[in-house]
Amino acid sequence: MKKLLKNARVIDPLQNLDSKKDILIADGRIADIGGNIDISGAEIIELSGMIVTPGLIDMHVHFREPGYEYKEDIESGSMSAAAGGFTSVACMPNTNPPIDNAALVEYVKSRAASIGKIKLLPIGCVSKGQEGREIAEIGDMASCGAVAFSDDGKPVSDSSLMRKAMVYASAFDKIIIDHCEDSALFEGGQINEGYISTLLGLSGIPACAEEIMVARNILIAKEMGVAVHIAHVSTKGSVELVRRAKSIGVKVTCEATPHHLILTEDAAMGYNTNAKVNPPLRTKEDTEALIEGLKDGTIDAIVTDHAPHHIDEKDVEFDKAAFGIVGLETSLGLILTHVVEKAGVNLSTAIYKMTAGPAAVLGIEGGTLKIGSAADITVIDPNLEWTVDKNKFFSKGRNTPFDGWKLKGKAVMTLMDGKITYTDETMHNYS
Ligand SMILES: NC(=O)N[C@@H](CC(=O)O)C(=O)O
Ligand SMILES: [Zn+2]
Ligand SMILES: [Zn+2]
Repeated sequence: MKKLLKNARVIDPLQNLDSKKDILIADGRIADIGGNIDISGAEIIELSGMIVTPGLIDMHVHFREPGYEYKEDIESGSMSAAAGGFTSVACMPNTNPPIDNAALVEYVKSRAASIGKIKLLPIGCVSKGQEGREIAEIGDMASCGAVAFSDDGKPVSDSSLMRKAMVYASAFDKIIIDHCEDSALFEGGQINEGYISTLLGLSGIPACAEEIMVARNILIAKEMGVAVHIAHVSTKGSVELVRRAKSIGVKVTCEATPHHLILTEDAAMGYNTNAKVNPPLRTKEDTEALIEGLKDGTIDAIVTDHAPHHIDEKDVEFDKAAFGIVGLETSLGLILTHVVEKAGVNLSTAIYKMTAGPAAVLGIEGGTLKIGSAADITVIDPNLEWTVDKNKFFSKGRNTPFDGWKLKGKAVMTLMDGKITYTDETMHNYS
């Protein structure tokens, strides 16, 4: 059955498009896009007042399957993603066992395919068992569909292993994504090292714990002429390092999360474990530098680093609580309200960082509504005012510091390959 999306404001940064258009979907693909498409026999979805964008892509999530299904599984994660407007997510391999071989890559892919709500792009481990000693079977995993490699949750501390992995992955046109953290400087840290950590008597994580590893990765990428991607940048210094490296042609890319763009270390006041995340929330100077990095192109992608945990892992003393924030169902609303409206990032730029930006970093298809592309589409109601209610999440995780926040703008319909994977209650006419 053909579908005709009528009268939406269509934003497709890759085509430099921002105007009222109709979109015709046939056989799961974009069949036509134009001023006023008239065709008989298509299901018409009237979208006046709505924004239509390419399906959102999140290149950094944790779905916890296999091994930690009590935190999240591929089904609950997929539903959460679709509800947040996402059509593709790249899943980190810090599961149990870690995704360090082709069979496990196949497993998560087939689980997601059987659920059919999301395109799951598996990220394989850099090192066997994420132990940081021996390089994992990167080639095998790449040929089975791993889109990138990372030991996320942990850094790749051994610089020689990192250098080998970056060069090896480049032979398959794949990148290494590094969680940048100097283990000795991080040691026992709980929140950003600064005023609040002193006030709360919590062990601090200095900015240089991140920046040293960002610099190291840039130096390796430069020397070997290969690419590297920096996960969740949180400091002004990291943004500056990446900006300078890009300006001299180093193949470095990076990403930032809504929580690092919007919140500061103050969120941990009152020992709020829902604001405990790694890397930690930093200072106003850092959030401003991250916003600047989005505006000037230093930051390539907005990611959630969706990191669900069980209530029992958060409802404990601060230093015993797990690091992580769930993000799939709040990301778009937070970005529209606080990064576009408040901080003045251009809407099309923000959409780019959530679609074509990450697609370019990973070298995958998607992130555009060009004719012939898969009909992965997000419908946004830019005027819908709503309140974050963690108890309504599709995710099993409730660990958000944004509960109760009032936001404006929300994904109200998500389509993957032309099939509706999510409809908001405000769009009950469609299913
Ligand atoms: N970000 C986090 O605080 N936690 C992540 C790990 C990670 O992204 O490093 C997790 O897996 O829980
Ligand atoms: Zn990480
Ligand atoms: Zn992560």
